[in-house]
Amino acid sequence: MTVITDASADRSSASGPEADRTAGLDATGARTPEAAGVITDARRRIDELDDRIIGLIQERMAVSAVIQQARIASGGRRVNLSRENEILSHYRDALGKSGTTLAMTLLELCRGKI
Ligand SMILES: C=C(O[C@@H]1C=C(C(=O)O)C=C[C@H]1O)C(=O)O
Repeated sequence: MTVITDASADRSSASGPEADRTAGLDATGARTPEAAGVITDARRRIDELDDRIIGLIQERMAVSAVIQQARIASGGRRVNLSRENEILSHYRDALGKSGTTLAMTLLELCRGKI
């Protein structure tokens, strides 16, 4: 493993890209070229995953809108809390407490604030 060393890494008052460069850091925060390569590749995969997640959220919003419009057109209400509780439980069971928070954000994106 190649370790990037530079005495200037100890200058704690320096900041910014030039300071990072002289400290042997790049945009990944890695201290070695090997680690920088691993991080850059993994970040590319994360960017692709995020694009897919965003696309799925947009698809979810469109499907949810179909349901809401059909219910409202039939004389019903936009929101159905028992269904939302099922969804919150599903996310909590899969992802834990933060899953509930995520599901609440998804529901808000899909049906607005209540
Ligand atoms: C989509 C529906 O309507 C609303 C939106 C929901 C959602 O986006 O998951 C869930 C419940 C409702 O408040 C539904 O009843 O299934």
